[in-house]
Amino acid sequence: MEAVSPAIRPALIWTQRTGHLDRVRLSFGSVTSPKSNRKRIRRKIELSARAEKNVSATATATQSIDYSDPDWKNKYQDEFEARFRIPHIADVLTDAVSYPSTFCLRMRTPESPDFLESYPSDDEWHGYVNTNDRVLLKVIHYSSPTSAGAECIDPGCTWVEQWVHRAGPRERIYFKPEEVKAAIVTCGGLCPGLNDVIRQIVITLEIYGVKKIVGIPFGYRGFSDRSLDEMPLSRKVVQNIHLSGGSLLGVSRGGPTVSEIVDSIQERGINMFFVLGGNGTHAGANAIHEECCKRRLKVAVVGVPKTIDNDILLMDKTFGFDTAVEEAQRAIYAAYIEAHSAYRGIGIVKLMGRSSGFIAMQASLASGQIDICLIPEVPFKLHGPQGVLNHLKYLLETKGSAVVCVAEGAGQDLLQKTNATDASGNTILGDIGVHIQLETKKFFKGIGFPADVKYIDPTYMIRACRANASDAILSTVFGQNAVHGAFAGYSGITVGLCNTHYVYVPIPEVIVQPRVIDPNSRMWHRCLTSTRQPDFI
Ligand SMILES: Nc1ncnc2c1ncn2[C@@H]1O[C@H](COP(=O)(O)OP(=O)(O)OP(=O)(O)O)[C@@H](O)[C@H]1O
Ligand SMILES: O=P(O)(O)OC[C@H]1O[C@](O)(CO)[C@@H](O)[C@@H]1O
Ligand SMILES: [Mg+2]
Repeated sequence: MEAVSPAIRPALIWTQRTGHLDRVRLSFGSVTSPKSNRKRIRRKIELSARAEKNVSATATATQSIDYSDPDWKNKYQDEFEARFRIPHIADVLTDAVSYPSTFCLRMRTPESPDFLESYPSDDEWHGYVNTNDRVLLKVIHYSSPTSAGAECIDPGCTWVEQWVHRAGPRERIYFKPEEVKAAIVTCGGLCPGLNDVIRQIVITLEIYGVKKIVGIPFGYRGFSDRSLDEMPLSRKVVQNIHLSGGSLLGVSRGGPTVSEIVDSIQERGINMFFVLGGNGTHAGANAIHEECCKRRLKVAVVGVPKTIDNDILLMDKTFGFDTAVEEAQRAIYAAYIEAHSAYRGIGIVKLMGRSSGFIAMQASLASGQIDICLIPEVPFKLHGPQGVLNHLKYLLETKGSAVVCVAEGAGQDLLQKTNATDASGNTILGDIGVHIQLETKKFFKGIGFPADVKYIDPTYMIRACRANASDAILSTVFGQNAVHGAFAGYSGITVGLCNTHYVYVPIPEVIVQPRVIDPNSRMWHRCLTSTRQPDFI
């Protein structure tokens, strides 16, 4: 328990806006404040939350919970349950029929007569996931909102259960394999593991008995560019694709409208659609799912979250991230050797992470060679007594060399805004790595203190890598679960890893905004403990 009495402590109220928790500092008379006061506070939270951009309707609804209602916890849990209900094709196509699954754990050869003539229905076959199985999302019971990284729903940090749906093969399926035409697309930037996911989707579809599987080339663009043919896929085609990085299908940003994509899906007769990509791709996938519902099409749209930056809400980890952290070690090591071997050497490494500093933080922790880690979530100054440059001078004086790791989205307030966007509408960031390099050189020259500055940007070398073992496993399981989800009839969902378990979640819940590092979290504190860097503000 905290030593400070809640009666006199300014309470920290956590507003669950978007899956990431935001702190609102409010002075309570006491945590058990009078009803009117609590109402005023609640209203304040609602208003501040609604004023924020990107607040989802569902998240906003959470704000309206009345904590003075003795039943608020049950209501919150019910609301959470409703939010995380996974959409199903039977929601719209009420006459959708289910069949016993053709996926079985006891393997048989595809030519087996009972597979061809009828669907297996052996009661002895177990290993299916019950449709009502759930995974608990949060497992720490914080006893105080001031506990490091605390995620509390109410001022008292009441234990509230938040359940999401367990992924895996269901006993009944909503598609006959011989009637399926499955398509796979990879969008956005490259990421280690894409080929592993493609491969596993194809292999799992074939196990269900699907024969028509195609790849859409170069992201969503492949739906509109008539010069691009869909690529027939089979186990034979994908057998070895995971041995190299990149995407067999190619990737792109931008492309046709949602309505054009759905027209093309209809024309091609696609009824299972696997979409591999980040936030943007998932926003597209959800819009495609909604358009299919509007047109009453029996199409299962299932996402697989691909983001090397690891910035998808609720997910423990997305594939490619581990590989990126591992590969970043080589750049950091080179920067360290250069800096250490030079007279007053400074090594600067820029790593990916446009909104979140997960790669920079984890790579810094893993290497143990970083003196300064800079991430988008934590503002910093370069100049002045508290600035990064002054600390670099101190490091050169005391230990002779220094290594800086900076995430690409860090310190954007220090750079001139370009107002430029890429084909998908993402803001093109200023180059913070180059900026720090130039400012560092200028600073040391200005004070007549020689320093040898070396700058490394390994971005595309990292992104093009083949997945490491841990990402290969993650990609493989995601690929399998995506197929199980589609056959079970879910649509508008994505697969993921939450609290070490594999899950299905409705897409809107994970794309409201990028997942970011909580500067009050234990992990960021651990990173600071490792680098021993001060605040640069
Ligand atoms: N809100 C949206 N609605 C429909 N489609 C979208 C939306 N946002 C992005 N897209 C489409 O999704 C595709 C990928 O988007 P984007 O380039 O932002 O990559 P991403 O999926 O976020 O991956 P990465 O992590 O590599 O940035 C593009 O073809 C883009 O046109
Ligand atoms: O150069 P591209 O392909 O636009 O991609 C750059 C972006 O892609 C990412 O690697 C995510 O895929 C970001 O970290 C980076 O901002
Ligand atoms: Mg994106």
